[in-house]
Amino acid sequence: MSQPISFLTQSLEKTTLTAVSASPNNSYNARSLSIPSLKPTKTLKPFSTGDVKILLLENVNQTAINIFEKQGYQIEFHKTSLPEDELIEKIKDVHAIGIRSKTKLTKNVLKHAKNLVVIGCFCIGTNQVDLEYAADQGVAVFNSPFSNSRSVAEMTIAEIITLSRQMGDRSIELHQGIWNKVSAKCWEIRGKTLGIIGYGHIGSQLSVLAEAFGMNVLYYDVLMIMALGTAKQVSTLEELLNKSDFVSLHVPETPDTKLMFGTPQFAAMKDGSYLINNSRGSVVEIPALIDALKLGKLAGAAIDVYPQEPAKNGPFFNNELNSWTSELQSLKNIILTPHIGGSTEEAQSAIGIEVGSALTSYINEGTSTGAVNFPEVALRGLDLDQDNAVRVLYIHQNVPGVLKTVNNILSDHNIEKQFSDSRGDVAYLMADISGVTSEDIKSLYEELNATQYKIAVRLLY
Ligand SMILES: NC(=O)C1=CN([C@@H]2O[C@H](COP(=O)(O)OP(=O)(O)OC[C@H]3O[C@@H](n4cnc5c(N)ncnc54)[C@H](O)[C@@H]3O)[C@@H](O)[C@H]2O)C=CC1
Ligand SMILES: O=C(O)CCC(=O)C(=O)O
Repeated sequence: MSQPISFLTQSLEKTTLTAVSASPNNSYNARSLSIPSLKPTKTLKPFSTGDVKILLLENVNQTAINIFEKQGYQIEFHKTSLPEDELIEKIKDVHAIGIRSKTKLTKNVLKHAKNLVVIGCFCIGTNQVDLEYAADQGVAVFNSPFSNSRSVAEMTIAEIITLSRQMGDRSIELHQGIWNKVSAKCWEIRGKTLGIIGYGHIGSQLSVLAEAFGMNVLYYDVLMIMALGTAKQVSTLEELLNKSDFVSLHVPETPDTKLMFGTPQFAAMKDGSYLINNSRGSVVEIPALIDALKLGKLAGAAIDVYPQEPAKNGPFFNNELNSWTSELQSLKNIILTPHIGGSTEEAQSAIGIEVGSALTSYINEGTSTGAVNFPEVALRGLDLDQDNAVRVLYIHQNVPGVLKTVNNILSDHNIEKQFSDSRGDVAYLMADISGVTSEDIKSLYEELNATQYKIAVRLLY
């Protein structure tokens, strides 16, 4: 197990971040996700003692660590994901957790996370988190929707050319001393057709790059999406498969995309075409891919994601992990990469800033703009001269009558501004109230905490 790089030895007393937030210091200059204001606004402070503890797994980028360090948060950092039992022990204690694609935050793990306020997925995909359960527990989840899209699109272009020219095989041969100069079945990509499945951030970026290389682009998506350049949306997956020389998958993991690519889809592809999967390992049925390659139906494939992936770097890509591994490794013209589509310095640095800022803004100000599982709520900051003002963050079940109860509790104070929104069964109220003494804060918290449909309460001042 790797050691924490920064674990401040401040008081580790059990904190009540469900009730309070730690104080952001004045250095908080990262991109603010709150409602912008030209006036300087008040820095919110905690109601009681206790420091924000954040657990960062999977080598989250230094840019995020810098943001959290500036806030004085207690950071525990690990380069890898953790085995489930260790994760459960650690998550019990923390207010925030930062992960990438490997750490599974299931209900079984999250039910132990009694202090958890927020989860940061330092990646695009959020399928590794039980989003609904997290929301029901009042835990907001943030991700980075597009900071690594360009990196994935560029890697896909590289793979299209590498497959088309069989460069992977030539390189392996030459590493073994074998000179094998061939042009048979090696092609330019100019004039070939690329079929993109999922025309979102990555798919559309890939479309632009592919056209710059002289490719024709078709795409299939469950939504009607505006074509970029001269790309054309097709109305069925079958049409895309029938017409494409290269097929590239860029869909999220959902119940609909699970194993969406199997024997019938390979059969519908052109003879001698290529498949690229840089989306999720659950999308393609690998035994069917192996058959299609063995039969010569496909001329090659590139795979970056797998149903089971190792938790850390090392010699773990074997049949114990996925039973067909050695068969896949034995095939010609297949590029196997270890889930590195988004692994560039540029992407990781940008993701660190984006998700780090979103978590900080949620912890310090309650702003949930951009949350993937949660009502999106934000208020402009409190004025600098607003003494005795408190920000109330109240997460509750979305049932009638709650706001009446809460506003009754707040009614002895002036409500300067408030905003409430709901998403599914969960609602979130943010209110700035004034004329609050330090004695009032405790009773306000206790009264709000005792309300029937409360999920979580925090008071910032
Ligand atoms: N290999 C890697 O390192 C990386 C992998 N990814 C994966 O790529 C996926 C896509 O990323 P983005 O383009 O940013 O997502 P996005 O959400 O911007 O786009 C996904 C597109 O897929 C479409 N879609 C959903 N279900 C579909 C279906 N059944 N058939 C056809 N289209 C469908 C959506 O309508 C949407 O337009 C992510 O969810 C993630 O799992 C993302 C980043 C890095
Ligand atoms: O870089 C990572 O750890 C995950 C990349 C990815 O798959 C994503 O962003 O969804």
